[in-house]
Amino acid sequence: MAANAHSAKTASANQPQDDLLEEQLTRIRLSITEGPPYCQGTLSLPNSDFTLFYGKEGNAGRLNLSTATEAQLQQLADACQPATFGLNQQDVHDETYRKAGKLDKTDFLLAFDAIHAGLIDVVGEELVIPRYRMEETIRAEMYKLNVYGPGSFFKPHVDTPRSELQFGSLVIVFPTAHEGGALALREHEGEDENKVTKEWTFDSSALLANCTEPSIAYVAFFSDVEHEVLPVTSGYRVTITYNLYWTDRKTIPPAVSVPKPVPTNEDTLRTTMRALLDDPTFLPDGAVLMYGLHYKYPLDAHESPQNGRNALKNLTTRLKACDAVVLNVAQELGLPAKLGVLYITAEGRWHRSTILVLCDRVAPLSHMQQVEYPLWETLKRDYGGELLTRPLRRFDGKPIANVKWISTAPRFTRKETTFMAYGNEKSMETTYWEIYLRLSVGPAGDRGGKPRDLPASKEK
Ligand SMILES: O=C(O)CCC(=O)C(=O)O
Ligand SMILES: [Fe+2]
Repeated sequence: MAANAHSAKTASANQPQDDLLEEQLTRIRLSITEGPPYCQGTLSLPNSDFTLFYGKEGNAGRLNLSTATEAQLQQLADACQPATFGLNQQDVHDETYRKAGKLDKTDFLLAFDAIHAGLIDVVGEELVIPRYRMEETIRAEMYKLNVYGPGSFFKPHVDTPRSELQFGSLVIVFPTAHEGGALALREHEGEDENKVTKEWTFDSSALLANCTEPSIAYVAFFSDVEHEVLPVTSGYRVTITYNLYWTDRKTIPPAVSVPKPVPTNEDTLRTTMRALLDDPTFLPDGAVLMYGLHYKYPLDAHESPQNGRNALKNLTTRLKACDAVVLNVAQELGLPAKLGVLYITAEGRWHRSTILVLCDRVAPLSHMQQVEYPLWETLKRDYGGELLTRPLRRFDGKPIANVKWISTAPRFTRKETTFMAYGNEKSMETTYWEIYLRLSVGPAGDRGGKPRDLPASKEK
């Protein structure tokens, strides 16, 4: 593995220790429970909640979304504009990628309200946002009404984050007669021949067909998860989408302290980590443990150095699900923890040597006019970069962190993924990055202390 290349020479002599360490790191990895990145369900509502007013001034319509006839839905579809999506920072209308109608929120008024219906609280709990994050309440912002008529679909994409505070999307599907139009959610892990895809389906028409009372179906998912609306084969699938944000902490009154439940997955990881930290054979000299966050997080690439650093620090209060669990457990066990943006650069002839640099903020590389070679020097000098691997020729004499990877070490052959090109909106000002949690583990007997071979300056 690239990250361990510099220790390859001694690999055979240390085989038993290497095997033990690999087994110990696997134990941590397996204790991190990655739940599904979404939640779904149905909610029955009073008849009056289904009333929708829509249209432009002087040409408005009204219907009830639980009893609407096909002719009424056709009228609603006709009042829509073609839905666009974001591609390489442009708003694009391309019916081979997205075929659907949309109404902006200035052009409709709906009686149903996700917040008053209690749906936002349910979503907060069901998406397994750990208990200690719930003090930060969720803000739901209605985004658009969409009509997917016969033959409509939206190919795989990842929603464009509207700000660093956005973490998810909520889709409400109304009980208008339709078939098809299921939402597929996918997570891809590994690359090339090792790629594994997990898939989940939110089949709103099947869910609604099972309801005896007039109901809506809902799905909420972390917005960095790839999703696709499969073709609607008949009828009209009418939806409202919401963007889900963390509210800015400063606006929240101090939380009343009440005992909160502890999820089992957090207990499992805590027990595993505590046992390993007590075990003198586990990293006897200490080390830096790197955990690649399971989810992606939007960060603005054009911040000033101070704001950029703060953005990364503030992100620690907004981690999703298992990522928050790992940070929380590390902090409880007294391990210094911080987030960094990982850059994988290459140098040497044929780019044979991979250099991993952990920066304290996003480096807006794609916007730089000129990047000084080698890139790792720029990252180190201007973006708080910490070298995690040794450059081939130049080396300033300081030791390099003894780095172990809880998640698989990153490789250079990263292909462009869907999230970089396709979004649901054109804006790419705030976009997703590879973020790692850097945990510092001190030597046996002093786990909160400094690993033996680390320069003091890194352990602040
Ligand atoms: O309608 C859905 O289920 C999802 C729509 C969607 O992905 C979007 O509007 O970005
Ligand atoms: Fe989407």
